[in-house]
Amino acid sequence: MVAEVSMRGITKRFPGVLADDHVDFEVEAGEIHALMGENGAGKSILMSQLAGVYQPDEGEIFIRGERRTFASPLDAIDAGIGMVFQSFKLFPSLTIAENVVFRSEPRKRGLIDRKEANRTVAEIAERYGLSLDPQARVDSVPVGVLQRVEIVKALYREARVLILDEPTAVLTPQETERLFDVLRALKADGRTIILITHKLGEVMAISDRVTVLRDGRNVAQLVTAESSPDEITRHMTGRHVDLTTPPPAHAPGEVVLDVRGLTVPGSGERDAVSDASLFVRRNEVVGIAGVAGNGQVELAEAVIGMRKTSAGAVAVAGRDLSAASIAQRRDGGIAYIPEDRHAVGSAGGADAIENLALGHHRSAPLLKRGLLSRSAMLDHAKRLISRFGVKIAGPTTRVGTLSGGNLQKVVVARELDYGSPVLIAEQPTRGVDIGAIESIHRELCTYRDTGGALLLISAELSEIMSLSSRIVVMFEGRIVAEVPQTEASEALLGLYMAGHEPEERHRPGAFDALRDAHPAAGGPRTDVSEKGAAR
Ligand SMILES: Nc1ncnc2c1ncn2[C@@H]1O[C@H](COP(=O)(O)OP(=O)(O)OP(=O)(O)O)[C@@H](O)[C@H]1O
Repeated sequence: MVAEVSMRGITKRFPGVLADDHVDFEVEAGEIHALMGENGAGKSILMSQLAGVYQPDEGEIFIRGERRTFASPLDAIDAGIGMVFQSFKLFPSLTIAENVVFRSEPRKRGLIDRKEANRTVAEIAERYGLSLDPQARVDSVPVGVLQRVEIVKALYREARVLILDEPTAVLTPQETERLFDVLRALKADGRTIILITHKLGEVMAISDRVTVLRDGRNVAQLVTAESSPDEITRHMTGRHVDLTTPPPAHAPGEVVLDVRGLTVPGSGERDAVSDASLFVRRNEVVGIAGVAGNGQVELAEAVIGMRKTSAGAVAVAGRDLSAASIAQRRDGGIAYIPEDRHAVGSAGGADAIENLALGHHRSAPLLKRGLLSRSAMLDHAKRLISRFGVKIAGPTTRVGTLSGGNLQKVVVARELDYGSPVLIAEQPTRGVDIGAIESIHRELCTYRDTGGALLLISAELSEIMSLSSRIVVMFEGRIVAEVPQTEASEALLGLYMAGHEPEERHRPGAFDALRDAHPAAGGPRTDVSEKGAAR
């Protein structure tokens, strides 16, 4: 049988980086094929060559036995290859249907036939269970729908092979289930799916075969049903990975982060966050669980000062930061790993030295006699790159060229290294490989055990449950339940996340006695906005 896709001897180099090193990669028609590997292993670049975004330096591509060269994505689309990237390429002010048919619009007497466009898009969506409204504007729909738009766009252009680059990284568990139903329907229709993902559970659940890349080379091709998560992990990392986290080394101490009655106005009538109160103590991890879009991100952004609040107070170690600027809050002891590592977390055009120095640049050792020391910055960058295993050509490499997971490591490394008493971490392991999840979890536990107070927000319930001693659940902008780790299960949290009434002992505020028993050590509250922040 002729393979649907056959890539042979593919080699792609960037300055200082061998992204793909003579890779052979084969996919059969009608299969769901998972492409796995550590951050920077060369997965996205390999698929970008199949999709015509990059051209190989060496090697050949065959589609159904025929040798093809793709000078651009249009050539790949002509050959039936469609790719859905990690960041979507849509026009926000156009409707879904207008985006889908862009540049291949159906026409009637020379004019764009909108009715036909809407009809065709609705029909494709319907056939594969991709629920969407063709006439909705793209800027009005959530991210899960945007992904469906990209899939419909590829199908409209008659893609026989659909490449999805970490499609579930931005989806809720429910949306992931729906996406998988769509993928199964596409497979039943004879289409071929290539799935880049870091999630082993998903690979085991949906793929027929797995190819593993390591350091730019194809190191394993496996039949999923005959393999195991452990075997795949060993091919990826060369070792056994243990995701169990050590229990806290110390009992929690005094309250460090104290949030009371925080209310954040929303864009519509409802507040994005309504009257939220929580606290995190020294040596403690508190998790926030919730379906995406229920106020978790807004709460975190309000605590760090990125969002305006209409009521409530934020204090760190007894100092009121409610009126403080972002910089004052950072200096006042809050470090922050943002969900959006591209727009908020890093400066893509700057190198790793500068990105890792951000925020460290106002004090020694990077600041010497009022001047930034380039050699201290370099040492600092080298130390963090090595400690966190960031795969990067060198400290002077611009971080905009890093693979997704490696950029995440840069942000996590910088924020953890401040040694701030409070760390707010949003999706700290999103897009990072399994070995890096293990090391980031270890680092977070070390932070906790060396006196840190960690507020963790994650779409991965398993991550929340393994790290947090208490879990706060948000629904429609409110904190609706508080569950101790010992009583948490995915089923129970799932119910509370869907708005079910909590049991009496899980009502919000059920743990307030702990807050009162361990008041902040900072003594009477001082207002940092008037006095200026001092470390
Ligand atoms: N435009 C570019 N310029 C320079 N180097 C690049 C560029 N694009 C990618 N690279 C490098 O090529 C290597 C492979 O990157 P690729 O994006 O394929 O990794 P990946 O396996 O998809 O990783 P992740 O799981 O983190 O997304 C990385 O070391 C990356 O830094």
